[in-house]
Amino acid sequence: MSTLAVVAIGGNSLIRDKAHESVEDQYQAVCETAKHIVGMIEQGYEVIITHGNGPQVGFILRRSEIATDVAAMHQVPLVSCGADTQGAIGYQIQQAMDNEFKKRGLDKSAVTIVTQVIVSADDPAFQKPAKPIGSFYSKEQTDLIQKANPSWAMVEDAGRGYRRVVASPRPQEIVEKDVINLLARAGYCVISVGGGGIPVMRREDNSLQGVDAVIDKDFASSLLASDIKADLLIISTGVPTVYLNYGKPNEKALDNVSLAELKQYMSENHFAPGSMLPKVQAVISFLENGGKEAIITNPESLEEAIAGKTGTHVYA
Ligand SMILES: Nc1ncnc2c1ncn2[C@@H]1O[C@H](COP(=O)(O)OP(=O)(O)O)[C@@H](O)[C@H]1O
Ligand SMILES: NC(=O)OP(=O)(O)O
Repeated sequence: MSTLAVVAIGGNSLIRDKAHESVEDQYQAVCETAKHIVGMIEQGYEVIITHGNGPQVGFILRRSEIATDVAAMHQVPLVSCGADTQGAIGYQIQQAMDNEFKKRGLDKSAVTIVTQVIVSADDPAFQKPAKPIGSFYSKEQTDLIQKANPSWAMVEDAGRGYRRVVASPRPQEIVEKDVINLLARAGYCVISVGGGGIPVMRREDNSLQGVDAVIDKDFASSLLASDIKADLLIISTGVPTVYLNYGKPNEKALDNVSLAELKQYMSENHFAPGSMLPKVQAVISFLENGGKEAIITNPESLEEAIAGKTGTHVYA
């Protein structure tokens, strides 16, 4: 029986740097990532791909705000910006995967599922925006932006600059989880839970209603992996491994760690909120809910990581 892996691709990992933020540049990064995921599939893995949207959802929101200012166009609600990213990024991943399958003569196909994720109206995250989205700004730019947009909440993001933050409630239930599981078990490469899923709330009559927020895709990917009893959760991001003392002279890469060790390092504040911390929390949650192994690495290291040669491996 093949191993079922949920591979969560970071939104930032699809944008190499400030000079490569265009849709075409992102497609190149998607194609590069797709090659490595197909490499995993060639080694016998079934893969469900999830993806982030932090930079992309912020770009769409900003474009909409500017269009509202200069052309009196209606603003796109944040929930719709998130839904847009599922289509745009899902399309790129689906096409890149299918092209790569054809190139290698594999009889496989990819399919993207628009995914809604239920959140709670009482989630305290609605009162405390914490999810970084969009571009990175210098301190000087941030001071000017805050003057022009006093309602924006902004934070410093893991030593990379300042970013706008929005509410990020915890995912409670993935509405389309059964169909995702069904298609994955039938051999399709399913792309789902894009941008952490489109945040929705359940009304009293059981109908669904969208809500303005951005769910953390690592938490949503972990929930999906637990729900469908995936064998492996892989978080593919901008670094080959997780580090202790990240960015300091005594930085140390983590290769194999136990769940208990990871929790200890987390309590010692080794992982930055808004970037590495949610990934570590997502891994802990997966392993505490029946998962056996999780890996954090970057796209180019995926094949080496599943062979145990790199990446941070965490075991229950
Ligand atoms: N302890 C740590 N070890 C490794 N990377 C860290 C650590 N703390 C913060 N980071 C930063 O977190 C980034 C991953 O978070 P982020 O870019 O937000 O994720 P995503 O790829 O999901 O968009 C890394 O590229 C790195 O810059
Ligand atoms: N939605 C989300 O978590 O996106 P990133 O992974 O890009 O931050």
